[in-house]
Amino acid sequence: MKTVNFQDVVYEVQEPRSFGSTEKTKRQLLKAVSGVFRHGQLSVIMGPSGAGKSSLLNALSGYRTEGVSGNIFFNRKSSCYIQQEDCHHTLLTVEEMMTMACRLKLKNSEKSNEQEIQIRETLTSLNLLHRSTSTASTLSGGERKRLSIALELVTNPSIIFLDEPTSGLDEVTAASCIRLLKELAHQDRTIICTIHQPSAAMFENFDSVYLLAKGMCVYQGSPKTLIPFLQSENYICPKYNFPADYIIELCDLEPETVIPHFSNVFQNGKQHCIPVISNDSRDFLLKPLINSLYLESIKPKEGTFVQKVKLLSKFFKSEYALSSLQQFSILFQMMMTKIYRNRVVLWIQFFHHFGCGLFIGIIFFNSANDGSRMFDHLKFCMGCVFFAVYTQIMVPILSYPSELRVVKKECFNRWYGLTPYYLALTISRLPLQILLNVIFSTLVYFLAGLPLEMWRFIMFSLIGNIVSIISEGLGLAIGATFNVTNGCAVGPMCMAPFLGLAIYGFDFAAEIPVLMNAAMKLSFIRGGVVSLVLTVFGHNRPQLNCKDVYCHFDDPKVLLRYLRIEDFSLVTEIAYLVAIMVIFRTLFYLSLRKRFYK
Ligand SMILES: Nc1ncnc2c1ncn2[C@@H]1O[C@H](COP(=O)(O)OP(=O)(O)OP(=O)(O)O)[C@@H](O)[C@H]1O
Repeated sequence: MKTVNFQDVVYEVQEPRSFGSTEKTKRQLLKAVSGVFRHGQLSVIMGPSGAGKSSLLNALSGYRTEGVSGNIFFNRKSSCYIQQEDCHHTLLTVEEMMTMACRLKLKNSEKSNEQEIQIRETLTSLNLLHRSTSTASTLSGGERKRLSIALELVTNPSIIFLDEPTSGLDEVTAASCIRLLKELAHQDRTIICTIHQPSAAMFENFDSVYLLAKGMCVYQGSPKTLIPFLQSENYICPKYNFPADYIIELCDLEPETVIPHFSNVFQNGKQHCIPVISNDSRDFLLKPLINSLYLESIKPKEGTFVQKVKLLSKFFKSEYALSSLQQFSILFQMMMTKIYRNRVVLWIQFFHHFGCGLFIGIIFFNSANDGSRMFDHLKFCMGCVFFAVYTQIMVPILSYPSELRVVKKECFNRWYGLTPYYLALTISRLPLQILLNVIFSTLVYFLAGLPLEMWRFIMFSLIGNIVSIISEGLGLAIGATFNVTNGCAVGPMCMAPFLGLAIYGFDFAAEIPVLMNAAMKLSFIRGGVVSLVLTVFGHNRPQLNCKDVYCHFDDPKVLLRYLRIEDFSLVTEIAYLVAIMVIFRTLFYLSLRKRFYK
């Protein structure tokens, strides 16, 4: 099924009735359109801005499924979707990205000679070989577009959807991009693209044109038959006017009459224009396009045995070329390479942890054994926890939304599944995070003069790491749900209650009501502070020094009693922190799922 057939496709969205209103109205972006995009042809979906071109492409490719109804027939497994925006891993070179695409999308995942030859051939045919050692961030707009095509071509897909492939390109580069697509289409592929307004040079290169206006099909057929068709409808395209512009202008100027009339002529896409050569003059024929009996026959009726088997096979058959473990291994390597390559960020993170560790360590220098500075001990524990929280939460909120676009594209085009990606992301970030936290913990622990006991230091670092992983999980969940602008507001908003509950009532712990105590349990920051205080002052910590006549808190147990945590178990507190970590990480995963599969 290399041809894309679609019948009565409706795409409906719900919109608020007015700004801020909770009442919703339905709006049809596609109004039961039908059509066919044939294999071996370069087809273009055209129309004025807001006509529904991207909506149709999204609905056909499966990129949007919510609100889409109707029949769409093609082999989705051999298709790919290239978005308007060219999102690439900016820290990998062209060759590395091609290798990664080959390893993930082709069955023999080891980099063999054959793969190398294939990569070179694809890059040569797309005129990218001379840029193979450049990173995506240094490519021009046209090169980035060609890279997007090259990355999908490694599996030789028979159907390629492209949204506005020429947007942002100058006229010469755009025309060469269309010529390239035509060449690819003629190599036994179906290529469907949307273009807002093609130039005359581009228009000639399309094999088939599908014109949309207000979500309806107003023309379908060869570009050559557009003028004769308009003539037959008594619309004479002026001699120096470009016919595609002319019909778009007509739809714009007389939308109430022209759009329903043309849509009616083409039965909203069930008919198409084909050229007929007669007596040396070109003419056209309007022919029905879709054999509805054929469509009926290939669509299993609901509830039939065939449909049930098809549904069942979905659960057992992997959509991907590699197993989840192989996908994980390739993604993990790629993520580690990216972390290692991001030298500037590595140095910033190192100086941040080293600098803050030194700073906090100097502030509390040699104070850990002073029995008269009870509040300083508490502030020290809070400072260490707040450092871990704030360091980790904002980075993913700011950086993750841009990565998400690349991942969404790759997941949609079946490079890998969400679960291997999620695991690779989670695990690849750990080594650096742990190393940086250990640097910070070492500095503050020893500069503050805490007891030289191995287990106490390990617990101190462990709690810092757990709090840091929890905060990162929360940051990732926010980054995966909101864009940067909203995330920057949501992040601090989420933190404020956790922070408030963390510092509340340490000086009047005995009077805190039970309900408030329960609410405070929800704050992982408080959990972190309590665990750290238990680590520092609990577990038979020897008596602190007292330079004054009397120090009320020179016995560490007194401090624990004063804070009402003398009966708390460190193991239970850590178990509780781990549970919160799992909750945030699960929220992150669910947010990714919702984003990718909506
Ligand atoms: N999720 C949505 N909710 C509400 N309206 C939407 C949504 N997506 C698209 N629209 C609206 O549907 C109409 C068609 O949008 P679409 O992006 O398909 O148009 P287009 O023909 O590709 O336009 P352009 O050439 O300007 O990109 C527009 O009016 C757009 O505002």
